[in-house]
Amino acid sequence: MLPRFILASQSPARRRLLQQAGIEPECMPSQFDEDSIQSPNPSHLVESLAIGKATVIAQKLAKSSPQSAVVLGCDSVLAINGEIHGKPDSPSHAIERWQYMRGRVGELYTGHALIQLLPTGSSRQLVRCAMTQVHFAQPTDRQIRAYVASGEPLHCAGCFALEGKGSLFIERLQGCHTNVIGLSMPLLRQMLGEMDCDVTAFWR
Ligand SMILES: Nc1nc2c(ncn2[C@@H]2O[C@H](COP(=O)(O)OP(=O)(O)OP(=O)(O)O)[C@@H](O)[C@H]2O)c(=O)[nH]1
Repeated sequence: MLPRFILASQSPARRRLLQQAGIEPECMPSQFDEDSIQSPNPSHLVESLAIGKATVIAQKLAKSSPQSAVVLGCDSVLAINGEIHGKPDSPSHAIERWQYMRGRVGELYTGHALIQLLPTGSSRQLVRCAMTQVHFAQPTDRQIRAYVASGEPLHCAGCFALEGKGSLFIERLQGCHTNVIGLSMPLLRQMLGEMDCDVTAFWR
């Protein structure tokens, strides 16, 4: 019997990363109020938001019959020159963000929270953060306007989609690339291992 893998996220990018790695998650967006947690420390912020999202779903599941399942919550932000950014508020905000980011180096933080529900009704949890340095290219204002007009950056914490048109404007990364997209796959493997779960157990 395959253990259930619950993704407490609406992110299509996170779901795609799991599916491409052979894990078919049950997606249960948490609707967690991300404005309810503020912190000047990006790793603390994303870890707190990630566990907040996972806990909402784990508590819902715990009310039903005991089962074995893992619940994964994530949150990503971009920190650049001491400022923390989530998804852009508007196209004009995205243009401003890119005019500031170009030529600079940012840090993309993703918090990962895993809650393991056991058939005995007990649970255990792990929270980890991964950071990837992002070296931005120097697109022209016209290129920035065209990229924002494509709509792609509007749903992304870093204001770009690494695997999309945004790849044209990222010079290089230092660290895990899937972490930038929203979920560090090697960190997920390590966290499952710490919970005595072999990630291959989720392969159909
Ligand atoms: N496709 C893509 N999405 C990215 C990239 N970088 C960040 N994102 C997305 O930006 C979003 C960051 O916002 P979050 O608040 O962490 O997550 P969310 O989209 O609100 O979804 P929830 O997990 O339900 O809160 C996530 O959906 C990430 O997958 C990228 O390079 N590519």
